[in-house]
Amino acid sequence: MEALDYHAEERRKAEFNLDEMKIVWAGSRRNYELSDRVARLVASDPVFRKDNRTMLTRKDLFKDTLRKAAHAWKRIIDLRLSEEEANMLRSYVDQPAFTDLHWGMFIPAIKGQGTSEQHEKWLPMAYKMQIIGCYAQTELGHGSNVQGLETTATFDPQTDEFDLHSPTLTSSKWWPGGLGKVSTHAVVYARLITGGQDHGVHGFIVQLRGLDDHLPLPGITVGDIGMKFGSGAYNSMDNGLLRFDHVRIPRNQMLMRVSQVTREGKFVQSDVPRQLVYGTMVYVRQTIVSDASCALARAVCIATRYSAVRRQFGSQNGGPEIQVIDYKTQQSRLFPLLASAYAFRFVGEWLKWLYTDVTQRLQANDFSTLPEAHACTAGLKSMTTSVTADAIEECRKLCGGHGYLSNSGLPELFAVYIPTCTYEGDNVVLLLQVARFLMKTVSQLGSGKKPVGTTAYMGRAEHLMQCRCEVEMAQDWLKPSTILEAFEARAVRMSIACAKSLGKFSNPEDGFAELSPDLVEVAIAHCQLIVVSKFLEKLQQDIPGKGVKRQLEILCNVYALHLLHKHLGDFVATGCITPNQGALANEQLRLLYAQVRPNAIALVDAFNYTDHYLGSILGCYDGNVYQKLYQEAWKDPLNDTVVPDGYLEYLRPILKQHIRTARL
Ligand SMILES: CCCCC/C=C/C(=O)SCCNC(=O)CCNC(=O)[C@H](O)C(C)(C)COP(=O)(O)OP(=O)(O)OC[C@H]1O[C@@H](n2cnc3c(N)ncnc32)[C@H](O)[C@@H]1OP(=O)(O)O
Ligand SMILES: Cc1cc2nc3c(=O)[nH]c(=O)nc-3n(C[C@H](O)[C@H](O)[C@H](O)COP(=O)(O)OP(=O)(O)OC[C@H]3O[C@@H](n4cnc5c(N)ncnc54)[C@H](O)[C@@H]3O)c2cc1C
Repeated sequence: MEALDYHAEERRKAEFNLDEMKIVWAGSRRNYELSDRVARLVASDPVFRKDNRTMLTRKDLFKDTLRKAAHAWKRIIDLRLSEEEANMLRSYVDQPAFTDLHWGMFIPAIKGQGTSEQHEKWLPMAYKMQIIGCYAQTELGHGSNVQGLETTATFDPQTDEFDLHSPTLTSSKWWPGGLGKVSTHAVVYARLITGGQDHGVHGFIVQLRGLDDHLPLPGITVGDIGMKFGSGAYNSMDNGLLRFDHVRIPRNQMLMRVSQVTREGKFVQSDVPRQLVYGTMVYVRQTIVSDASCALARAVCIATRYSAVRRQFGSQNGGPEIQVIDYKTQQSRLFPLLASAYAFRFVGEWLKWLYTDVTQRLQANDFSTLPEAHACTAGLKSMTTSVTADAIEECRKLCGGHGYLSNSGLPELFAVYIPTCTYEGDNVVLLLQVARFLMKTVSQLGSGKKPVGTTAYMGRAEHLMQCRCEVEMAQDWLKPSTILEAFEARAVRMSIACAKSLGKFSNPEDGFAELSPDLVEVAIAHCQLIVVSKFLEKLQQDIPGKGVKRQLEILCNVYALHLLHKHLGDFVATGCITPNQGALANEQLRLLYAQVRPNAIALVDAFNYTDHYLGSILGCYDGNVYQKLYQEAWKDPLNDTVVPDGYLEYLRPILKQHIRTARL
């Protein structure tokens, strides 16, 4: 018997080749096949079940995380999975764990900042997980301001060692994931002191726990920092605290690619820019952009599928009510998020390319594209995570009351996701970095230095400052060059206006601080332009499959025009478009929503998420929502007994008292 599919009719409406769209989403046929195989492997393995984890106590949740990590490692070894497949497997397990930091930060820090001798010594042990590491940078009193870290690493030429010390309470390391209970080692960021001189913050490999008994080594105090936001969620991670009481490590455990300390204690700064000490953060910020598209796609998939099942109002002659997805307000809230998921996917692909390119250049001692890579990773990390965090909450609201149930998957997704707006750099702090980069670019415009890469449009500032948008009818907004020019003109005009305002301050730093809210807006306008332009570039590629390119064009237009509608004030105030052209953009947007509607379910099917990974009754593939919600309710421990525990002690006396007073 064929399985029931409540979305069958919706799926029949699709106007494009779903299999080809799945390949576009995955990036290539190979990626699609790999990820599909690994996702199914995880979904079919009972150890990776996750439907009960919000009910677990912190200790049980943590133990469950250790069990899953150990099982994942066994599967990786037994099946001889490649590094790429292993990463996929860990992400489909979908439970934050110490392994995220070991593979995602500890190893990249050693690779990026270590010398070849250090690679040879540490990486083989780390790859085999004979040692497990974390990234210990943030302190109780210092996170965003890395240069303000207090932990010291003082070189002792007599013993050829560094003495690591936490001089104050605020210097205690605080937050590193995997540190609390698991890591045997850490890359610790500390102020390097030689001969009484402070050389700023550098990375050091430090052993924290014994490899036989897992006990903290002498001089080390280490533990977990406590429960975090939400039930389940990020509480599977042992974010930790760490203090050093004059802990000694050999000199060769300072990561020495960027700077070195000689046997005599001489500090040597190589030609490599000191910012490479921040290189691991650049790497992780780049991965966070792709992850944003995944998290957003998950939330949108749940809200779209549920919106097609849910019906409210409008029943004619006892017929069915209207599917809520047919309400224009539902579409105007949901479809821009669907379009954003695709937009972030493509900008994530591009950012990965940019990162690979800058890494190759760095290896050849070409540091010219580092500022651009920093600005792009910082800005896009900030922009995509802020949008995604808000979007998950919007998707919860799009699912009405049932969205608030834990088994909708949305509360936990939200709780796990929101710290991305803070970790790897607070989003506002990162946008201010982008703004600095933009102001510097504007200040160099007259110098003959041609802006390149994502700021190349500033080289056309003269034209963009005075160009006029030629839109006369709604459909004129479908022209890629019209959209691109409007976004470029808005970004350049906002940048130059801010630069002019900055020029009025005698002290530039005072000006930057005073105008920082405006500068953040400038950075956002620039980042939105990048996303729009990369989506348009994607559409220049050969995209096979019936109707696939057409759907992507529609989504690209939805993405751009919804931003234009949302930030109409910027576009009109800078004179890039007239209020009437703004109204025409909105008119076109409504027409586009109508084109997305029949394809909505297939567009979320293209994400190819298993029900296991989605973890949502509202988003399940077959759409059999009500029966599943009903069955699930009975599994709640409160329903184990008909009369609740506590009835005799607390409820009955009140009820009896009520009867007595009623009799009086
Ligand atoms: C696996 C996933 C799980 C993730 C779990 C979470 C992990 C974490 O959260 S780890 C900790 C992350 N911490 C942060 O992200 C801290 C954020 N703060 C910073 O990155 C920095 O403190 C700063 C960039 C905000 C400021 O650094 P500072 O040294 O004070 O620099 P200036 O603002 O004075 O800039 C000087 C110069 O350097 C350029 N620059 C800054 N960062 C980078 C970089 N990463 N790469 C390249 N260049 C960088 C900056 O643009 C300035 O350039 P110029 O203007 O040309 O001088
Ligand atoms: C779940 C989670 C996991 C983490 N994992 C790790 C880890 O593995 N390793 C690690 O080392 N760290 C980790 N961190 C720490 C994280 O990197 C920091 O919390 C983050 O960098 C933000 O720094 P902060 O906490 O000091 O925020 P603060 O800088 O104190 O931010 C507080 C407020 O001040 C504002 N602010 C700060 N500076 C400025 C400024 N210059 N201009 C304008 N506004 C400003 C911010 O916008 C924010 O609103 C983790 C954090 C979390 C939440």
